[in-house]
This record gives sequence, C-alpha cells and structure tokens, in this order.
Amino acid sequence: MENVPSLRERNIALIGFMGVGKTTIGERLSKKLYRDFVDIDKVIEEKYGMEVSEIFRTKGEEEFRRIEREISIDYCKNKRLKILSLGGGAYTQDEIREACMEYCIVISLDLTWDSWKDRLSLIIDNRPVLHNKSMEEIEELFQKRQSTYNLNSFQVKTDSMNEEEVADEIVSLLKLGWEWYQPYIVD
Ligand SMILES: Nc1ncnc2c1ncn2[C@@H]1O[C@H](COP(=O)(O)OP(=O)(O)OP(=O)(O)O)[C@@H](O)[C@H]1O
Ligand SMILES: O=C(O)C1=C[C@@H](O)[C@@H](O)[C@H](O)C1
Ligand SMILES: [Mg+2]
Repeated sequence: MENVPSLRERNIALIGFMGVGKTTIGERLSKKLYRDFVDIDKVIEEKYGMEVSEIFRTKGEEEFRRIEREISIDYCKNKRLKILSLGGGAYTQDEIREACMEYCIVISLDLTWDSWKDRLSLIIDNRPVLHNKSMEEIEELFQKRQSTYNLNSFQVKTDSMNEEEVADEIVSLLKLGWEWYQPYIVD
C-alpha cells in the first residue's frame, strides 16, 4: 500500500443514494470539523462546464462514469483532510470503492425507502438516472444499491434526524473513532 494516510488525516467520504443528503450534510460537517468540502459531482460539472444531466445527454453515461472514476480516485488518493461527497452511483464502481476503503473513512447515509420517496420531487431535475423511470423501477434501483453502500462503511441511519442532527451524529462517531484508535498523546 502506497502512501496510506493516518486515521486522522483521512478524507471523510459520504456515500449513499441520490438525495440522502451527502451534499447538504457534507457542507455542515465541513464547517463543524474545519475541513474543506468537495462535492465530486460539482468538480465534474466544473470540468465540463455543464450540469450532470447535460453531460449524460451530450456525452453519455459511460463517459460520465469514466470521469467520475478518474476524479473520485484522484481525490481519495491524493487529498487529505477533506469532506468528500461522492456521486450517488460512485460507490458501485469497484475501483472507486476500493480507493475509498484504502484512503478514506467511509460513511453511508442510510435512509429507508419510505422516507426517501418523499424527497424525489426535491432532487429529480438534475438526476438523469431517475428520469423516465416509474416509482417501482426507482425503488428497485434503490434497494439493489443498498447492499453495496453497506460494504466497508459506517452506516448512519438518518430517517428521524434533521440535517443538523445527522451532522452532529457523524462528528460524535468520528471523534469516538479517532480517540479510540489514534488518541493524541499528551506528555
Ligand atoms: N436529514 C435530512 N432531513 C431532511 N431533509 C434532508 C436531510 N438531508 C438532506 N435533506 C434534503 O434532501 C434534499 C437532497 O439532499 P442532497 O442534495 O444533500 O442529497 P445528495 O445525497 O447530495 O444527492 P445526490 O447524490 O443526488 O447529489 C435536499 O433538499 C436536502 O435539504
Ligand atoms: O446515483 C447516481 O447514479 C448518480 C447520482 C448523482 O450524484 C450524479 O453523480 C449522477 O446523477 C448519477
Ligand atoms: Mg449531492
């Protein structure tokens, strides 16, 4: 393993289905932990100068996945102390998942289908993967991805928490882990 960061230096990678709150909670978390926040979807949009849905339409999903892989792995491996919000499909790519596991602390924002379905209208516009799908098809994709999000991640169940509470819960979880596994030693 090359250049593996210490536990305290590791990026925090937020994963989970579209709309579970990776961007919103990532921004709050970055303020609470005094770290920079990076939204990988935004990095891709800036690189192409277009929104994700336009990239899908003009370049195709395969090209989006290729650049998502390149950028996600680059941030996991070569940056430190960041809060990363990955794209909702990123963790389903084996190479991205492996980079996350090796270089980041991975936190899965876990929402039940019953709570998630009320969020659909808030997010659908710039989520091309959800376009032209019935509610049954979206639920099938949602359920199919859950087992992947659970691989080698800490799961935070967010159904009964608002954005602030979720961010606070993650801070507590991280502090506990850092103190437990890599306490600061004071002489
Ligand atoms: N814990 C929460 N309680 C209530 N609403 C929430 C919570 N977390 C996020 N939201 C709302 O859900 C919507 C989607 O959140 P957000 O854009 O952060 O999701 P995301 O995981 O980044 O999605 P994507 O993968 O598609 O980028 C936003 O309108 C946000 O305000
Ligand atoms: O879940 C997905 O496959 C996606 C989620 C978004 O974050 C974007 O990365 C894109 O819309 C694809
Ligand atoms: Mg997002």
